[in-house]
Amino acid sequence: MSAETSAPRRRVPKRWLIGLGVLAAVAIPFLTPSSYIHNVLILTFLLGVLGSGWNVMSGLTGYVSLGHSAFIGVGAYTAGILASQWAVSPFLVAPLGGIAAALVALALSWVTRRTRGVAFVIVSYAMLELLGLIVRNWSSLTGGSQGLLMPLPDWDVRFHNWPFYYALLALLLLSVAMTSAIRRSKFGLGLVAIRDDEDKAAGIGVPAPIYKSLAFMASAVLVGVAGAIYGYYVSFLTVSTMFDIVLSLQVVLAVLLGGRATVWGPVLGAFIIVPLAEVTNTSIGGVDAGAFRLIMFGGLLLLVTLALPRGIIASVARLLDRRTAQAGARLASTALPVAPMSSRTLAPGTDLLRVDGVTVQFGGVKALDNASIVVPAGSITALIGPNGSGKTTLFNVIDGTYEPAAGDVVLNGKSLAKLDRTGRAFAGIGRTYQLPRLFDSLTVLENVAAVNDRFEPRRLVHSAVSGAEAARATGLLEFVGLGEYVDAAATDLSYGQRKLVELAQLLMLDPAVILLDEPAAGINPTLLQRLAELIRSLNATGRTFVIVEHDMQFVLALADQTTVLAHGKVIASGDPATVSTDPAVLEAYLGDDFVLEPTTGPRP
Ligand SMILES: Nc1ncnc2c1ncn2[C@@H]1O[C@H](COP(=O)(O)OP(=O)(O)OP(=O)(O)O)[C@@H](O)[C@H]1O
Repeated sequence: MSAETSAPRRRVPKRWLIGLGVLAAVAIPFLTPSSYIHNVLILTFLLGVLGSGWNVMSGLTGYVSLGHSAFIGVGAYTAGILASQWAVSPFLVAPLGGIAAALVALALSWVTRRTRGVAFVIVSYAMLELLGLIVRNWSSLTGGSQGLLMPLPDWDVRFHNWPFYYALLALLLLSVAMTSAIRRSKFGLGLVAIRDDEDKAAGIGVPAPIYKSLAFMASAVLVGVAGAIYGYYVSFLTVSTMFDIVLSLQVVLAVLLGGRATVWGPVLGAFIIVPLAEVTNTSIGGVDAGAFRLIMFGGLLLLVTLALPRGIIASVARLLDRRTAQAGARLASTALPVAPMSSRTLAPGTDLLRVDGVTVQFGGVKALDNASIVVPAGSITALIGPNGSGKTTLFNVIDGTYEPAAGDVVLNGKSLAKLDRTGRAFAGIGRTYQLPRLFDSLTVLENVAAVNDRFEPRRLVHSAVSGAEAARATGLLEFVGLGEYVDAAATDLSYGQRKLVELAQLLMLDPAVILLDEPAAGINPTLLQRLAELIRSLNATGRTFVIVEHDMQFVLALADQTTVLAHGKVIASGDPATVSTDPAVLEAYLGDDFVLEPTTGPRP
């Protein structure tokens, strides 16, 4: 997300460059009468619009589409059919082509709501084929394999192809403006979070199904309008030209070359790929021309993937980016700032979270076997047990990652059974992971600002990191000792620092219950001490914790109560001192020689 963020000093030449480029594009029809150049530019603008659309779905959101040219076909056929039935100019009905494409994209997002990775690539290609098949077979409406004739242009011949040229240029600028607006918005921040780690994003209040539907529609709407105009331009619609897999592949190459997830990458890529295709079209003839072009584009794709995996724009931006990484810097202050108050605290002692008789089975393994725990409001509960005893599985049941075969999770008197992960995050469940999961394309501040404590549509158009939210995220990072790192890339942090960012994310979410999965694992003694202080000071403001941990001295010194799991069953529950001398617990987990050290830190 930060790849294109440039210092204000560099913005001026960039704006000048863009202004000059736009001016040149507007002036070209007046400067050169060559219709060949106009036609090449029309195709370039079309690929630019298609690339910008693809970039929203595949670059920003991470859902790689191999069927994006289908939206060209949907737009073209919608406009073609409506224009001939209503006897109007295809320009007039072109927006309806955009709406039709957006509706197809909405259907795609619904069909693929549980489909990711390679499976999504295949489904997107299947969509292209399926739509082509429908158009080919619905001949009464589409002309089928005979094709569909568009009305002839009704303007003066002196204007050549200019209306197509300017309409597609305007759409290209609109596409760039839309991508730029999305990238700078809270919505765009959520899309990048989904791309980096969709499950984690769901757990911090990014409702992926809604975001994905909106992103898919945004990625198709202008492509559909461009398809309508392109269809009018070529004047005769056939399935093979309008639902063209080669165009779908070209757009992938163009965006990868220019810069995936950047605003101008698709435009730059289009300005490289279309002229290149034209040059090879005109200079290479004979029966092997097609094979040669295929080898050339395939080779280029390989070269881009190996040499410029980020694409030209992101690679150049990285070279120019003089910000020094802050990796290795020491933790900020040792004095602990005042812990932020929670808005969700309940009267201490009330049963805040209850897990009732939960069973989870993986094949022959019962990861949880009728397990129950009760977590009072304002308490710190230690959840301990041997490796494989079901602790993480219990967290996964509480946060909605796993659906249990039996049992229920009740928060504040209400069952969470019907809520998905995002619903549970909004209801008040927040968790960290054994291996911290951050959004690696985002900065530290963006990682915290990506959190939503509720869903509000108007928030989507807010700036990604701004106002009170940005101030709060910064304050929370200061609270966990990472105030110096707000602009650092998440990838530049150490393992322990990543854990602290996850804690800041949780505080941003402000859940009723904070589930920490092995917070002490792999972190140094100073950080461990700091973590214990953070947990204590947050607990003092009324926050409730459940902590899974193998460092017994650390967790039992913090805990008010302890639950012990073995083979998925709860074998003991009670205060740490009693549980740590329970013979069943000593035998199953702690060992006969275990001695609980007296608490050293001050209890609140
Ligand atoms: N997705 C899964 N598929 C199959 N088996 C699983 C899955 N998740 C957990 N298990 C199994 O369930 C059991 C409990 O695993 P879980 O990760 O909950 O244990 P744990 O107590 O958190 O262990 P550790 O202390 O090592 O983290 C283990 O036997 C594990 O192999």
